[in-house]
Amino acid sequence: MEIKQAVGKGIKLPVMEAFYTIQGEGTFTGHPAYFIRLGGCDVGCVWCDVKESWEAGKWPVQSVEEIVEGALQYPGKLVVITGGEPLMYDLGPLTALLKEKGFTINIETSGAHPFSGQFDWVCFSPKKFKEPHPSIFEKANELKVIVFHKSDFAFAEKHAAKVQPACRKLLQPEWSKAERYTGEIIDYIKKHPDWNISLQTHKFMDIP
Ligand SMILES: C[S@@+](CC[C@H](N)C(=O)[O-])C[C@H]1O[C@@H](n2cnc3c(N)ncnc32)[C@H](O)[C@@H]1O
Ligand SMILES: Nc1nc2[nH]cc(C(=O)O)c2c(=O)[nH]1
Ligand code: SF4
Ligand SMILES: [Mg+2]
Repeated sequence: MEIKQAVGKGIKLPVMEAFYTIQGEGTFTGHPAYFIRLGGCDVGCVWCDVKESWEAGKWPVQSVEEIVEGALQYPGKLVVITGGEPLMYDLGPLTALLKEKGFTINIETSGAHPFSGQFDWVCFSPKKFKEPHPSIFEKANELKVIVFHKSDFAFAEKHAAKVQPACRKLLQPEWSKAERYTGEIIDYIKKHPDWNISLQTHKFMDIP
């Protein structure tokens, strides 16, 4: 089968990098996890910390079997699929094989493309730069809004109104604006205790 067709079916995927580290953000902060970073993103966040991921064609295409083989090299049983924007691809085949091998599977997504795959935990981080696809709202277990501007508090509430009641609500300072906004985030959460803070702890630890 031609590579393009295989990628279209999610049997092969462009992989920018894959690494075993500690989940630095969100509800699973502190858990060891194997990260699979798929190449390609069309959302275009001005503050994205992995802009080199955006161009899908730059990255080698691997079969889902090869990708899962990488995950099997480590003792951890948690896999995080990220990118780039992983939902640009059909994640059905990759997640089915990971499940067959006994992994817990989390995803980091902007929700800008139709939902696919089977996940144990969905981190939905909506962006002003591209509207979420409606399929994400019932799937999100965690809403993680990046605070880069004061308008992001209202943006966070707008999306919180659309997710399921049990969805966890997190505010995470944009890395370069953390000094500017962390104090405001703390004040906001103390006044609105249904929100929690998420920090990019891997950057403090200087790990991938
Ligand atoms: C690089 S993105 C990849 C997954 C997906 N495209 C997304 O945006 O959710 C992984 C996580 O990092 C967050 N992120 C990206 N750049 C950031 C930055 N400069 N400061 C804080 N969080 C950032 C995103 O919002 C997302 O939650
Ligand atoms: N340690 C670590 N934790 C993370 N959580 C989400 C990340 C991502 O880029 O998706 C990430 C990452 O790149 N590294
Ligand atoms: S959606 Fe994610 S990968 Fe894409 S530009 Fe935004 S933060 Fe970066
Ligand atoms: Mg990251």
